[in-house]
This record gives sequence, structure tokens and C-alpha cells, in this order.
Amino acid sequence: MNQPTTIPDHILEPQLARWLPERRWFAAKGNTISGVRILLRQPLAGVPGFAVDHLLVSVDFETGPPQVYQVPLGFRSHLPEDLVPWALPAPDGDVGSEWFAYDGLHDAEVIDLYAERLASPQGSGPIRLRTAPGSVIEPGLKGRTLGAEQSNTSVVLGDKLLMKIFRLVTPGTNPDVEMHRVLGEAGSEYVATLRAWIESDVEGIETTLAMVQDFAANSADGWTMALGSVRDLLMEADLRADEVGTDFAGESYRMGAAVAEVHATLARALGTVDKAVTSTTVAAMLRRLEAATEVVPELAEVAPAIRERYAEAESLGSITVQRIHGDLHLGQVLRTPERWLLIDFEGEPAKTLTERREPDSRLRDVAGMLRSFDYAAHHLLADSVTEAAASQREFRAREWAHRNGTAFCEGYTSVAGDDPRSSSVLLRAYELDKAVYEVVYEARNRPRWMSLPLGAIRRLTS
Ligand SMILES: Nc1ncnc2c1ncn2[C@@H]1O[C@H](COP(=O)(O)OP(=O)(O)O)[C@@H](O)[C@H]1O
Ligand SMILES: O=P(O)(O)O[C@H]1O[C@H](CO)[C@@H](O[C@H]2O[C@H](CO)[C@@H](O)[C@H](O)[C@H]2O)[C@H](O)[C@H]1O
Repeated sequence: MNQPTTIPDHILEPQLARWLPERRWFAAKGNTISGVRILLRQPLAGVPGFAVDHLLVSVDFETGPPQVYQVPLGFRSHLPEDLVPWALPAPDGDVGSEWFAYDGLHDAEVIDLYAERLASPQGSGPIRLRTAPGSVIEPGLKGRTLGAEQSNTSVVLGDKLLMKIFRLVTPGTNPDVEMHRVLGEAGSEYVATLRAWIESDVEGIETTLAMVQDFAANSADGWTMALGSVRDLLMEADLRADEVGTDFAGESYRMGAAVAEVHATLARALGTVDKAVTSTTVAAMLRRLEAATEVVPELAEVAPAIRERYAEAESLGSITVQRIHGDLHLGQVLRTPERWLLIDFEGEPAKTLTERREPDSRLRDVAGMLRSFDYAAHHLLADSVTEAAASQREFRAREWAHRNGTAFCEGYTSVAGDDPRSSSVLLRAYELDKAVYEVVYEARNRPRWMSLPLGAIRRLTS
């Protein structure tokens, strides 16, 4: 065991227990922490007044299984103002510590250390760097952490590479690395090139901690672009979606084609299989609905109508499944000057690794994107001033979502041959399943937005 030169484990652990639940990437919101144990504490630097330790911590809960989180921590004897928002709370009681601990991924000096390690990997140690064949990581790249804290934390290095540090660590290979490798090796143009990944043993299993891929400079994510279009539309509610300056349908069409290309490449590389729709698909949807209703009681009112839709899907018999993206939405596509790229193949963070790696219908991804068009269209409506204005804006929002969903499906069909809308019963079941997931996601992360998926469930079941 390495002897910490800064805050000892037994003092740091309760500090982490109070700090973790407030992190955007903490996936167990709503669960009460009963204890935090440091599993790995790997020192990366230590000079007077400044130290960096890479931590893996196991978090125990009053109910439910423990989780492992990755926390690169910086320690400073004087904390600069810009790091204050990232600081851990002070230790319990008067322990006389001279150190402030903080999230190291928001400190340029700490990021430099990680960049250095990537460019000159050490041969041994508990944390291992794997470089993709033919990839060389150049030294001296300066890093910046991406503003939006999401499920994980991403750092741009020299505007050339993007290093994503997984926060919730599930023992095993992360599907993001796995899928980027498969698609890259198959020559897909629709994903960023994987350059390296970092592993360690967690619970005796080789586990992905981080991945490094090419950074798509000059790109914009689909969510930001779509919102620009919706904002213009809602400003002038008398104009139709095809009449405003920033009509998005052309982009939605190209996005649909890109998703179909990725699906086709995955099917060629990893195969497809037919399975009964009842055995796992609908059963899993029902289980999820039940669990979600316990978290968000408002779902009880719409649950019978949702079950009816699932029963219709169950009568379909057999469906074709394959590896898919698994958590596709507008925030998971990037528009480069050349094309749409799909990012973040990690799957839904709330699922187990086994569930995320399970083959599923391509329609799950299509449904994810349709839900996202619905989100983009509706989330700006919250502060409509009058009822009349609200209903006109609601009409325009639905029109926008329909126009872009249609264009997406047409683009998809142009590559796949099959139109996803011709499997409307299954598609709707997937849309509902996603909306149920979203209700729980929003309840835990953005309660103000819970009405978005709840409204969609009402529309999809009416
Ligand atoms: N290859 C890339 N090039 C440029 N930006 C990227 C790339 N991959 C991801 N991003 C940006 O980083 C953000 C986080 O990436 P993502 O993989 O979605 O992380 P998370 O798992 O935290 O949701 C995305 O919203 C996107 O804007
Ligand atoms: O962090 P991830 O990208 O893995 O995905 C999670 O967070 C998403 C929100 O950032 C969430 O997506 C939901 O909100 C989006 C708008 O912010 C919307 O476009 C999506 O349709 C909606 O599902 C995603 O579900 C969650 O897994």
C-alpha cells in the first residue's frame, strides 16, 4: 500500500462520501451512501504543496450493490480560486490537515501530467496504457476539460485528441472502446479513430478506465444544432418548420443515413441473430417499467397504457438483433465539416455491462433519436407566456419533431433499404421504453425536465 503524503485514506473516505453525490456523473442519485472505500490510490506526482493521486473508490449504499468510481484527485496546500468549485468538503472534525483535495481533472497542471503519461507510458504498475496499432501519442499536448459534465469527464488534448475518463467503472471492457475498435477496424468513416485506452484490474477483471480518440475539431453536436433550429422556429410561431432559416431536416436525413451505415458495419463485423421478442425485449421493458414506477409514482397512471403497447409488440414473434449504439440521442452525434460521427457507444449508464453488450434491434437506436427530436422540440416550451401562445408553440414543436423524425427515417431507409417506420408497433414500444428510462433519468438529474418524457408517454399511448 502506498503511503499518502497528503490526506490519509481514513480521512479522505468520509470527505468523498459527502462530495460524490453532488457530482453530475454520480450515477446512483437517490441512493444513500453507507461508506466509501479507496480500492486503489496511485500517486502520479508529489512535490511540496502539490500532489496528484489516481483513485478508484468503491461506494457502498444502504440498499443495492456497491459501485466503483474513478476519481483523479489533486491536492494543494493553497487552493487557487478557480479550483474552489471542484474542492472536496473539509474533513469531519478538526484533523489539522494542511491539504485541500479537489477533482484533478479541472486543473491544467494535473491534466499535463496525464498527457505526459500518455505520451511516455510506463511499463508496469496497476494502471496500464494500451496504444492502438499504428498510433503514436505525441508529447507536450496541452489539455482542457470539456465544460459540460456528463456521465464521464472528457479532456481535449492539443485539439487533436479527446481523452474520456470513465467515472462509473464497471469491471470488464467498456463497450465504447470495444465498438470504436470494431468499427475502426472495419473502416467506418462514421466514428472517431480510437488511439489508446487505459486499463486496470478491478475485482480481478481487466477493466477499461479511459479511452483516447481523435478529436473532431470544428464539429458541433446534434443537440446544439437542433436547438438552434427549434429556437428560430419558436421565435416566429407563424412560420412552418420548412420556412425558417435553420430548417434541420437535411441534417436529420444525413444523420439517419450515417446511423444506418454504422448499423450495417456492425452487422457485417459482429453478425445478427433472430430471437423471440418476448424472451428478453418485452420482459426487460416490463421490468424497467415496474422499477421506474417505484422511483417515479406519476408513472403508475400511464403504466397500464404502456403495458398495452408492449403486449402488441410481444405478439410480433421474432425479431433480428445485433450490436447497436444503445443510447443514441442528438448529444451522441457530431457534425464535422464532412459528415455526422456517432460517439459514446457506452450504452445507457443505468444498465449493467452485460445488458449493454446484449444484441438488440436496430430500432432501439432509431427510437432513441426520435425521442431526442421530441426533446429538442419541446424543451424550450416551458416558459410560454399565454395559453394561446403555448398551444401554437406546442403545435409547431410537434411539427418540427415529426418533420425531422421523418427525414431521419428517410435517410436511414436510403441506406438500409427497410423503413424503420414500417415496424411501427416495435418502434413505438422502444420509444416508450426509452421515455420510461428518461423519466427516471430526469427525476434524478434534472427534475424540471421530467414533464418532457411524461408528456411524450401520454402522446405515444393516446
Ligand atoms: N471525437 C470527438 N471529437 C470532438 N468532440 C467529442 C468527441 N467525442 C466526444 N466529444 C464531445 O465530448 C462530449 C462528451 O462525450 P461523450 O462520449 O458523449 O461522453 P459521456 O460518456 O460523458 O456522455 C460530447 O458531448 C461531445 O461534444
Ligand atoms: O450522458 P449520456 O450522453 O450517456 O446520456 C445520458 O444523458 C443524456 C442527457 O445529457 C440523456 O438524454 C436525454 O436528454 C437529451 C437532452 O439533454 C435528449 O436529447 C435525449 O433524447 C434524452 O434521452 C440520456 O438519456 C442519458 O442516458
